[in-house]
Amino acid sequence: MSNTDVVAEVRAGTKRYPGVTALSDVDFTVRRGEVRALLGKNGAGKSTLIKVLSGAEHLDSGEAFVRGRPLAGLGTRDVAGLGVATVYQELSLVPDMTVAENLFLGAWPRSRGAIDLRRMRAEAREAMARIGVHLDVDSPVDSLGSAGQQLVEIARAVGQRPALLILDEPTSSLAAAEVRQVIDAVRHVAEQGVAVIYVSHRMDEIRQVADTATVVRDGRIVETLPVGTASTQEIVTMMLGTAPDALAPRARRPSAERPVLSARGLVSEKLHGLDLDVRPGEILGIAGVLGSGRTEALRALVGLDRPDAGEIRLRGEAVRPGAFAAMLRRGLGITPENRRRQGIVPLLGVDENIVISDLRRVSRSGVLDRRAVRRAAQTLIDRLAIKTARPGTPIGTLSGGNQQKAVLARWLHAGSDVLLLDEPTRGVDVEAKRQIYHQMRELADDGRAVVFVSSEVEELADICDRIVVLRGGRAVAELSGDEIELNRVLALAIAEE
Ligand SMILES: Nc1ncnc2c1ncn2[C@@H]1O[C@H](COP(=O)(O)OP(=O)(O)OP(=O)(O)O)[C@@H](O)[C@H]1O
Repeated sequence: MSNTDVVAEVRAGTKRYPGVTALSDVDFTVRRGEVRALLGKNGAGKSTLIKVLSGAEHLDSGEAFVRGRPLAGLGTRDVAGLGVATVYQELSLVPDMTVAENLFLGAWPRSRGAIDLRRMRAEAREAMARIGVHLDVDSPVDSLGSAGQQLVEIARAVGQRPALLILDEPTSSLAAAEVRQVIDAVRHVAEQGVAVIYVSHRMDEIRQVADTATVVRDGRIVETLPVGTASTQEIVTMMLGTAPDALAPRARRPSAERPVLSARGLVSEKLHGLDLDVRPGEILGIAGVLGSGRTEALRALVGLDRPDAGEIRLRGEAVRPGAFAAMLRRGLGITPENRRRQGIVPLLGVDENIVISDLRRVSRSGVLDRRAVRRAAQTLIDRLAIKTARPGTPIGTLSGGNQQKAVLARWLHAGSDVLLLDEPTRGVDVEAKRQIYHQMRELADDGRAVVFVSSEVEELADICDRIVVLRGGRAVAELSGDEIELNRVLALAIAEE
């Protein structure tokens, strides 16, 4: 391949943040039509590399180029002008605007000065079709769920006709069928000669979508190789620097305890008569395809949403629907699906984000005890191996996976005895995933109830004691112990009504 095929390049790139070297003497090249996977643990430097190539960060030393132009001194707009389109992990759509409005945000098609709605909708349908997806372009994106929203983000980026398309974990919240759509779209885009950089923690998906993979560890490039030439085990070992630990704990028998939390006949826009029992001492998995009501079930259970009908009982007592704060006081903890929007306070320290769930534990006579805060936080930082320069580092500067672990640490600090985890391993690397699974198991062994919502059926099948499958806003099947089998759960989740 000739050098004219090189779309983006970093030469001897180094980038430091206070206390960490995020990129260290990195050489990186990506060419036309190539889909390059970027692999590495949480905090390895993947996002930093992406930010450098999109103009959001600048190297301390070394050089970065896009289509031969040095990026020094250029901002994100200039770099976008050179043909780089980036879809970040955290979505950037305007929730109550429609798909069409979001696709052309700020650049709506106009006729004689006025926004031309007809043209906008027609162009929106065309843009979605370009990535092979059919969505109602008049729906507010808020109503789409994370998969639909992710596809809108991708369509918007592809609509800029980029030379380099950067996707930061585009599928981390999607179920298998939707992942397929994204993969097909990306392959299609690459065939038009676009270079793609694709960050993901899912190895099976990398194998389907990528031609080559670059493994990053501690800010350095370990290796770049064709994906077909190494086994998953070999790649994971490169990522970790050592062979991975033993597998996650296996499923056990279901708990025979009386339910600590139960729902009967919940009805809302997405729930159609949901019954559910959560028992102490078990990990209960909630499986279901996109739109099955997974997230809505969880939100209703903890009181974040108020269902139109139905009953929720906590330790046998009926609770007022929608009373989120009261539920938290009574021992519930939740890690939300969208941690940016609902989970963290970006400017506060990691320590403060952790202890915020129960300040009494770290106060004396009603006054916050700084040393107790540090101590309590440090214990959990160590236990979950959260990678942060200091306990007081603003949590917003941590890598995505480490933020996720800190949200879990918060509920461990609060001593919550019913934990509802919505996609807790989203964006989390293999090692951190295992740590989270082990924590969940410890919590269950400790007599607490853990509810685990995930779009990755594999992980549910691996670690849950019981799995409830949702379809169309109802629990349609329940499996426990030996009945839990990957293919069975998948089949139940996708069965036709
Ligand atoms: N703005 C910032 N200020 C301080 N430190 C930062 C900042 N951004 C990133 N870092 C640090 O740089 C290192 C690399 O982070 P980066 O976000 O590139 O990791 P990553 O590989 O993308 O991880 P993940 O898979 O968790 O998203 C981490 O130690 C992170 O805490």
